[in-house]
Amino acid sequence: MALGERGGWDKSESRYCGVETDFNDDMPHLLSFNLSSGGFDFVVASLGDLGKHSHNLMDPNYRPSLMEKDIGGGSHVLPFAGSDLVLSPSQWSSHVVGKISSWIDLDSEDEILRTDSETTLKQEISWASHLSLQACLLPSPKGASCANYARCVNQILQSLNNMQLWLRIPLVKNDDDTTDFIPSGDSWELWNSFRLLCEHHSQLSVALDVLSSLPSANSLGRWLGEPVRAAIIHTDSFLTNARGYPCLSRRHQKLITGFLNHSIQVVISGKLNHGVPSVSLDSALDHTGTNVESSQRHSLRPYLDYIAYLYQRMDPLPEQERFELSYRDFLQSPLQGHNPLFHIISDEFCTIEFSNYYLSFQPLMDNLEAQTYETFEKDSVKYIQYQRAIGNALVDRVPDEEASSLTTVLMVVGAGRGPLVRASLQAAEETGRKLKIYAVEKNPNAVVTLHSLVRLEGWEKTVTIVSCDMRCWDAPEKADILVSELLGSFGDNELSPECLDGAQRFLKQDGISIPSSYTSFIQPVTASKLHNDVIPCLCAQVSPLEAISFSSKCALALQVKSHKDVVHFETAYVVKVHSVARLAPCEPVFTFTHPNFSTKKSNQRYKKLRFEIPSDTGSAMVHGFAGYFDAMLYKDVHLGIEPSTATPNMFSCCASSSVCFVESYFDTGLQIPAWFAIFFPLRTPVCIRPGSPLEVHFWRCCGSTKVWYEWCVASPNPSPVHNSNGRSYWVGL
Ligand SMILES: C[S@@+](CC[C@H](N)C(=O)[O-])C[C@H]1O[C@@H](n2cnc3c(N)ncnc32)[C@H](O)[C@@H]1O
Repeated sequence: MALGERGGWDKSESRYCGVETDFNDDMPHLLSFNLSSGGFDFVVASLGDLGKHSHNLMDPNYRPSLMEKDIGGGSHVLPFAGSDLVLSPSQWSSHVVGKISSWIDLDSEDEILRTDSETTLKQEISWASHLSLQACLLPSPKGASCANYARCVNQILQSLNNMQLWLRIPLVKNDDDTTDFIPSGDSWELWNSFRLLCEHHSQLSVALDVLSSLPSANSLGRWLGEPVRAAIIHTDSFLTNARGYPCLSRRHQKLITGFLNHSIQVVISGKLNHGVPSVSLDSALDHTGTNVESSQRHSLRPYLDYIAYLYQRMDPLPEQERFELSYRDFLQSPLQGHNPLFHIISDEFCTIEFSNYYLSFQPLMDNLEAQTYETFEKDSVKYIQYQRAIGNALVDRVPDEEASSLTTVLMVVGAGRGPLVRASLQAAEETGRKLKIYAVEKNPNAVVTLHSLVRLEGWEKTVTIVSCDMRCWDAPEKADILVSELLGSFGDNELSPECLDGAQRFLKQDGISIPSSYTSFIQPVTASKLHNDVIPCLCAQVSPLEAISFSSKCALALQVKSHKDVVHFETAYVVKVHSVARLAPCEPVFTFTHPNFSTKKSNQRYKKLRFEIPSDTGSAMVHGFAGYFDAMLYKDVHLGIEPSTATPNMFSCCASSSVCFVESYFDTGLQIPAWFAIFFPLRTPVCIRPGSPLEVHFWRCCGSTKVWYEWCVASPNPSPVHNSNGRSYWVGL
């Protein structure tokens, strides 16, 4: 039962808890005992450390080299005593993670051990694939040198089915205590070497062994951007509460709730260390035969109960976050051209990823659809901020004594279906100022709705609708206030500067632009999921069994080529970043100020940035940059998504439920939420170390028909300049 459903809870996201089991040669009993009696959702069961009488898995004393001697060599008979029939396909696939023999050492000096290890690894993975297991747990490398192990895993990955390989890595970072196993004292380095050798393969992920002592918070934070699938918590990492039951330290609690918040499954490992009543597997089996009594308690049940308690104690997600769940880490590509693709990938236990369409989204060249306007209009916080800014500007512009005689000319440029017109009228009413409004909009479809709104509200005397591109409108008079909202996630990336340059012709010399300025920001991030998902993905949480019903579609999906090509790595994506590690504070990139009547102005920009990671983080991988904006609307009224100053509760997307949204998404196409971050990927991720800053360069380039960004890393290792001449990603003028 999912953690959130225990005790009558119904959390919208499913989290599961597994148990690492000892050897048992009776798989049906092992499963029944741990699932029915123990209450666990899955077992992490040895594929190799099983006894002589194994029904279904392998003999632990088996070594390929001994076997060959016994039977005269040359035989390729696998050492299985049983069959795959002992469990149903859905039981194998939903409830068993295979544990590869822990004795294997593919980098041993001993050649026989090395070759036996390779043979065993390949046989066990092959058996696990045959059983359609969703994942296999690979033992930790035995030493820092793991090239041969990684080579074999990489070979396996080349032709693996959907199965994930979880490399077991102890969660250790101790600068003063280096070992042969981890010479740097930092187990992240071990993981990093291994995944680099395997070329960041998307089916290679991490299972972290959580021990009793934990590294610093910064160092732990790195893992949230890595593909961590499981956290294996050892029973000796638990403390004992006053009633003798297991509990975790505050730091461990924070870590585990952080993992649960990032869809990382928990696995309990070890023996009962606390004096609570229990029953052993053997006694349960003795009493009940094949049917284990659910009333009897599994020895590790108190640990599971504690994890379920931690999960249920987590604050429920705010409504807005719940709406945005299905957008988490879902890359939305603003590529040119329609290229519908459908692609489903089965992730391990509870995530199915629906990859959807490449949709053209050219904010200036194309016209937005009704649904997109509706999305904008749900963001009440945005309009409240605009109303405040407009109100303040009106009061500054018109003194109280002239309020009833002076009419302010206000132009909403890019009026859409009219919400900023409404905000302006409300600001005028609130401040007692008189207004004359021009609503300028280039989308003829939105203009239809504008006309109907004006009629419906009886605004005919105050509001004039102009169906025109603001860059070429010949205005009958000049404006006191120019109101616009042409901002993208990176501020200027929807060409607000170019549009407002055109519109300021009809702003008085002392006129006010709302917004008055905006700035983009970036920060380096570890984001292995985003880096792997170069085509748009939409994640939906489903149960293990639902996951299985998708398996045929998954097979189909695998035929769809992953678009890890230059074009896709030179594109910036709108994304609700979630499973990322933010490695350093944001730095400002480009600022635009309006109006700008200078004759020498240019919208080209160039910025060199330096980022330092905190010294206790350890080394980290930079997969790209998360980008944000902050806009000054008027004086101190601002609007933005830069994390340290973000406007609270800005509504990014709308849907009455995530499931509902998935459907509407497929039916009607992409709604790009206005205020998610933007992600600039790096073609090749860059490893950074404390004390060695990351030097990054960003350019905003302007041509006669398009605007684009170029970016690169100059240090510690130069990357290519991405998106040269806007060859992959640009916004049309
Ligand atoms: C981000 S939407 C905002 C719409 C509306 N103000 C709102 O808050 O819902 C930007 C609007 O500006 C319009 N727009 C963009 N560039 C324009 C231009 N050069 N001239 C006129 N309208 C433009 C678009 O068609 C779109 O309706």
